[in-house]
Amino acid sequence: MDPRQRPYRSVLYIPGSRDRALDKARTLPVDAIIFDLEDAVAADEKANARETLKAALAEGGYGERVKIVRINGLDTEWGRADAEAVREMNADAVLLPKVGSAADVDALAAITGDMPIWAMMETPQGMLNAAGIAAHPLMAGFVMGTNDLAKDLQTRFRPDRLPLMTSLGLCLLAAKAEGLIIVDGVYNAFKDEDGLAAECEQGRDMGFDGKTLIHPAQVNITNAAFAPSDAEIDLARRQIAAFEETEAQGQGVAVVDGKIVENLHVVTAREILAKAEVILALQAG
Ligand SMILES: CC(C)(COP(=O)(O)OP(=O)(O)OC[C@H]1O[C@@H](n2cnc3c(N)ncnc32)[C@H](O)[C@@H]1OP(=O)(O)O)[C@@H](O)C(=O)NCCC(=O)NCCSC(=O)C[C@H](O)C(=O)O
Ligand SMILES: [Mg+2]
Repeated sequence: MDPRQRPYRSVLYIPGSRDRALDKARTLPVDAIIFDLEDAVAADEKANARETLKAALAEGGYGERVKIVRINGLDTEWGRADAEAVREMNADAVLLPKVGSAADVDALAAITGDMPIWAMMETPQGMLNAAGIAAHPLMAGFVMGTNDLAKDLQTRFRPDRLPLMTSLGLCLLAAKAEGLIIVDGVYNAFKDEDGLAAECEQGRDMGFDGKTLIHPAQVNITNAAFAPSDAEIDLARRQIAAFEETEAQGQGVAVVDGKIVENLHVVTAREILAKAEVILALQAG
């Protein structure tokens, strides 16, 4: 599948040390998995987690799900060994936490070679250097680390996420300018379905490709929020049809539901239909 066409609606973190969760993920309808060696793994479990994860990935069974391994930072005692191990794992990409600048990405690439790299965007320095990080030739995607960000910015939690808006916006601009995938941060209250749905809706409106998750109970809500809705698909079809008809008459602007439709709207409409088709194909297995 063309990597740009692939959906990233739901991106589930799995602690690399948890056998049951590693197994369960093989059956969950997620688009991508972040196999975590960093924050979800206790310090005295780090070395075991690396081996457990290596074995799980070698065993396989994750199907079409994108497999991303989050290593510990290269400034920690585990980072270098993680990065060397990832090279040998059956993974699609490596995720570097707390990226501050493009130089951090260079340091990882010196170990992992040409493996695609994703960046955790979760520090004030990372926000200020987002454009340079996004432009790195091996950079494939951004993951918002809203917990670390809130910690460093000393913000309070608000349902409208106003204190994080500048950071989210900077990362979205940088990612979109370079054509990267960008997924939103986690929603910590994993039993609060309404809160999750509202945050998904906000992230989708802002232009995120999907959201990172911490628990299987969050998957269906997120998949639904980041997939084109039936109403969006219907509108896209009508916009394309109306525009083609208008074009055939030598005009450049159609009107659908009282709103103008120009060539640029048709581009979006086609993207919506293409995304819906890819999701259907994935669901069909
Ligand atoms: C939050 C949890 C600790 C809850 O775990 P648990 O009490 O086991 O939940 P349940 O009993 O409800 O689990 C039901 C079954 O689901 C499986 N499970 C649970 N979580 C996952 C998962 N993430 N992936 C796959 N499967 C999962 C359980 O094994 C049960 O299965 P079974 O027994 O077969 O029925 C736990 O959910 C958890 O550890 N979640 C991940 C936490 C995590 O990864 N944190 C780090 C990432 S978030 C982060 O770092 C953000 C970022 O850096 C930032 O700064 O913001
Ligand atoms: Mg973090």
